[in-house]
Parts: sequence; C-alpha cells; structure tokens
Amino acid sequence: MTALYPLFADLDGRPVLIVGGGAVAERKTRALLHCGAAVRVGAPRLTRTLRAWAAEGRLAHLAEPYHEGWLESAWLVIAATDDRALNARVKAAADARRILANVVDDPALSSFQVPAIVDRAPLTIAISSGGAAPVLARRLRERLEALFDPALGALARLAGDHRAAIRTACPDHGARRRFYDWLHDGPVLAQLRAGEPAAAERTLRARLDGAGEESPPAHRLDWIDPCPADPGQLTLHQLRLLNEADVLVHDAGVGEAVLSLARRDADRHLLDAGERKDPGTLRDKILARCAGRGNTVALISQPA
Ligand SMILES: C[C@@]1(CC(=O)O)C2=NC(=C\c3[nH]c(c(CCC(=O)O)c3CC(=O)O)Cc3[nH]c(c(CC(=O)O)c3CCC(=O)O)/C=C3\N/C(=C\2)[C@@H](CCC(=O)O)[C@]3(C)CC(=O)O)/[C@H]1CCC(=O)O
Ligand SMILES: NC(=O)c1ccc[n+]([C@@H]2O[C@H](COP(=O)([O-])OP(=O)(O)OC[C@H]3O[C@@H](n4cnc5c(N)ncnc54)[C@H](O)[C@@H]3O)[C@@H](O)[C@H]2O)c1
Repeated sequence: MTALYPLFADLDGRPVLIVGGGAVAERKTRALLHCGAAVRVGAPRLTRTLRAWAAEGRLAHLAEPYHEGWLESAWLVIAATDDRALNARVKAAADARRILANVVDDPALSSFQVPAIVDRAPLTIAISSGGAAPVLARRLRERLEALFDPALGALARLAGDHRAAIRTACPDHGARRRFYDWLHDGPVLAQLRAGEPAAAERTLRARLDGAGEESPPAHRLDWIDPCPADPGQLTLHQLRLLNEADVLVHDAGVGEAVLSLARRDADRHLLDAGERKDPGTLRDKILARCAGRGNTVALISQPA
C-alpha cells in the first residue's frame, strides 16, 4: 500500500454520511460531532446512544436501508455496516462522486482512514498504522495520553492568542524562538497546570513587555562529533542540540536520516574536505560565515 497523506480536515457544518448504526458507527459519530460536522446516520437499526443523539437533534437519522441518494451533498462518507458487500458498494458510489470514503472493515479499500487521537485541543496528536494494526494505534494513544500534560491544550491556546503580540515583541527569529522555549518550559505551563489561566496570561504578558530589553546571546557552536550514522544511536543531548541549531554545518558523510531530525527551518551548509583539515580556524570560519543567520550552529561530523 502506498503511504497515506495525513491531513486535518475542517468539517464544521459540513454534511458527513455514516452508513450503519452499530458500535463502530457510534464511535465515528462521536468524533465527527465533536468536530462540528453535520452528521447523517443511515441505518434501520441504531445503538441506544445514536438513538438518543437523533432524538436530541444532534444528528439526522435516515431510518431505512441504504440507497445512493444518501450521498447527495456529503463531503465524506463512512461505510460502517456489518455487510462487507454493502460497504464496498457505498465506497464505489462515493468514488463515482469523488467523495472520500472510509470503509471500516477494509483498510485497503478506504480512501481515508481514521487515526487514534490524543486530544489537547487546539493541539491534536494523530496516530495511524495505515490499517496494519488499529489496536496498536489505540494502545500507543493510551500511552501518549499519560505522557502529554493535559495543560498543553491551554498552553497552545494561549500561544495562539498572543501570536501576533509575540511576533511584534520579538521581531528577530532567534529571539522569538528563545521566547517560545521559555513559554513551553517555564512558569506559564506550571500555572496552567495549577488551574490558574489568568496568572499564566499575566506572566506571559510581563515577559513580553520586557522582551525588547533582552540582549541577543553570543553565537554558540555545538559539536556533534562524531555523529553516529544510525539516528537511533543519537544521545538525547545530541538530539536537543540538533533541534536548537539555527544552522547545520555538516560533512558530506552525514546522512539525511540524521539531518531530518533537526528543525525544518535550519540553514544547511556542507563542509569542504579542505576546511575540515584545519580544525584550528574552523570554529572562527564557521562562526564568521554564519553570522547574521542565527545564534546556534551545530557542526555535525561523521567518521568516514
Ligand atoms: C484508531 C481507531 C480510530 C477510530 O475508529 O476512531 C481505528 N480503530 C480503532 C479501534 C478498533 N479497531 C478494531 C477494534 C476491535 C478489536 C477487536 O476486537 O478485534 C477496535 C477497538 C479497540 O481497539 O478498542 C479492529 C478493526 N479496525 C479495523 C478493522 C478492519 C480491518 O482491519 O480489516 C478491524 C478488525 C475488525 C474485525 O476483525 O472484526 C479497521 C480500521 N480501524 C481504524 C481505526 C482504521 C485504521 C487505523 C490505523 O490502522 O491506524 C481502519 C482501517 C478503518 C477506520 O475505521 O478508519 C480506533 C481506536 C480509537 C481509540 O483511540 O480508542
Ligand atoms: N474500523 C474499526 O475500528 C472496526 C472495529 C471493529 C469492527 N469493525 C468492523 O466494522 C463492522 C461494523 O461493526 P459494528 O460493531 O458497528 O456492527 P453492528 O452489527 O453493531 O452494526 C451494524 C450496523 O449496520 C447496519 N446495517 C446493516 N445493513 C444495512 C443497510 N442495508 N443499510 C444501512 N445500514 C445497515 C445495521 O442496522 C447496524 O446498525 C464489523 O463488521 C467489523 O468488521 C471495524
């Protein structure tokens, strides 16, 4: 199977059709209602919860056996009946209309799949096994639930609310990144965790007010040398250096597997073999060349 393209869809107010009204349809419906979709569930028989949601007007119930007319105006379709042949027919009808369709009993037939979700809105972590191991995706999700602080949602919202102000207070790219490092690691998260959003916002504003007075730090050159060929062998410290670097200066031997772990916006410089031979002046040369491009430079070298 070719790779699935991950995306986050805005379904607010958009009609989505679910064919089938069993346990799986109920799970998909819950997630879709959470995202504001206008859900229509077509099935002669609904679970008790789906019946209750229909009675409350939270979804439209099409109380009859499936027919193609149901696909009219749908943006997405989920085929969730216990009838494999019927699910395949729903998919064919969706294809004919270029509507993306999820077939709950056939990953290969699906034109989209539903991932397991860690919800820290507006932050969402989605996990997909491409249909190979859905239960593994769920188990991984459960482990991540414990790993990610529930306050991260509030932190992401706060960062979003002040994004323009942060850009104004820290026009320089490096200063902005240092501000975000402070925001993500510092007292704001602790205050959000303690259930004090107003205090967290005051702390953020106070730091923003003082941001203009901050003097930019000196250049820093970090050496990741020797760098392991296998990215799995990088130490946590080396990973952190990679992620802090504004500029990556590297030997030709350093592979993409390692470089791709750095920040996507980091500048990259390939080191000449000649430059490498003269370690005495290498540091000064690199820092001179990288001046103005950012503050943190990682020199990554792999033994030949
Ligand atoms: C992640 C999650 C999202 C969601 O549905 O919300 C999801 N399945 C979840 C749970 C779950 N799935 C299954 C059980 C019962 C275990 C058991 O008893 O057997 C449970 C319940 C549980 O584990 O608790 C079995 C199962 N699933 C599929 C088949 C058909 C097949 O493979 O042929 C069968 C075999 C049926 C059978 O043999 O009868 C197919 C799909 N399931 C997918 C997603 C898509 C691939 C995602 C991926 O691979 O990444 C895909 C392709 C289509 C789709 O539905 O989009 C959700 C976890 C939510 C959470 O986080 O809690
Ligand atoms: N994707 C997943 O995560 C996942 C997980 C477990 C099972 N499954 C698969 O999903 C299928 C559905 O599971 P379930 O537990 O929801 O089944 P279920 O038996 O609880 O529900 C089946 C539903 O399909 C409806 N239906 C049957 N014929 C219909 C028709 N002609 N028109 C409209 N609706 C019709 C029934 O009324 C019922 O509401 C199972 O067959 C299983 O293979 C998928």
